[in-house]
Amino acid sequence: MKLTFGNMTTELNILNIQTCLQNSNNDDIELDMANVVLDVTLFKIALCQLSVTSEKNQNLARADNLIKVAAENGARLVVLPEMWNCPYSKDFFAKFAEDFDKEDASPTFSMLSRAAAFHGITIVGGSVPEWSNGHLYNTCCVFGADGKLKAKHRKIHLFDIEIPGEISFKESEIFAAGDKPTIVDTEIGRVGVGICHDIRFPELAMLYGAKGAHIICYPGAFNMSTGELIWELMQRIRAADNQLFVATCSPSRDSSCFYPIWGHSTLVGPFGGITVSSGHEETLVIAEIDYSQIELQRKNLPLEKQMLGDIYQFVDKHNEEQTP
Ligand SMILES: NC(=O)CCC(=O)C(=O)O
Repeated sequence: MKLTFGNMTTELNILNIQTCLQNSNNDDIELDMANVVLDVTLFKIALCQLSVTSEKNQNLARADNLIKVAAENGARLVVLPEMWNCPYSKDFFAKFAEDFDKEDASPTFSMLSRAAAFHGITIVGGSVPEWSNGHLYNTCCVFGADGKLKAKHRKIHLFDIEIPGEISFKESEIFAAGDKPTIVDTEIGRVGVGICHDIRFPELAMLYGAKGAHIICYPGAFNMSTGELIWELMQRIRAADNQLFVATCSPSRDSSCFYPIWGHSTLVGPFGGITVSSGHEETLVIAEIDYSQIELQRKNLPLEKQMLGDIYQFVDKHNEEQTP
């Protein structure tokens, strides 16, 4: 296992999150603005590109250890991959699923919560199969630095693909789809969450951008057929269009399994440039995020002001439905 480092500096900037979020409209999503103080605009993020086995305990131990190494290397935000406690296979999803409402009976939930509190870091907990009310979801839990669950994102766009002779996979045959965007205030800023195939839908990223997200995290497990062509491209365009950071985290590749994974966990900055990206092997990627880059990019190129709402309009359906 190796460590991959992006550019590093050590300066710390202080900013009150309330000033930079004044203009965002969050009626539909419960964000407790009163209690959020963003005390860093410069911090380290860690992307844990884990190798996943068919032994759940082994996967949990590996993740626990990589989170520890990340924290010891100064990471304040740790992101895990899509399906990191369970092989990405229909044969395993139901068997490995846990019910997060029964926290004590959920080893995955307990480990992430304990690790976040112990190290005092924010964890975007990748995704794992979740049982809830008789349905199976592909779910990402976000934990705050106090170890408390801050948000739960259920994959909205299930991955159904059929490329004859290449790949056939239908998540919708086993998972139920989530029905909500997820944007959450954490110690390291406002985070939008999507899971893998969710990245293909620009409207979700636009929604997060419009609601003041600093960063969108996409745990993902792209495949070999589409990964090379589109994975990096989509991360860069989501970041550049919305002028924010995009972080992705994938499991590492096991070429012998039914669904070999593309890998390439990446951090992209608000200019659309890649800060750091991994290969496909197991690795811990550590890089620095500097939110002043968001401000700079928006000042230099004020896309929001240049947008022509009378010619085309972005409709926030979720907000409309929630507004009485
Ligand atoms: N796990 C996924 O959602 C994979 C998405 C993917 O590979 C794609 O091409 O989209």
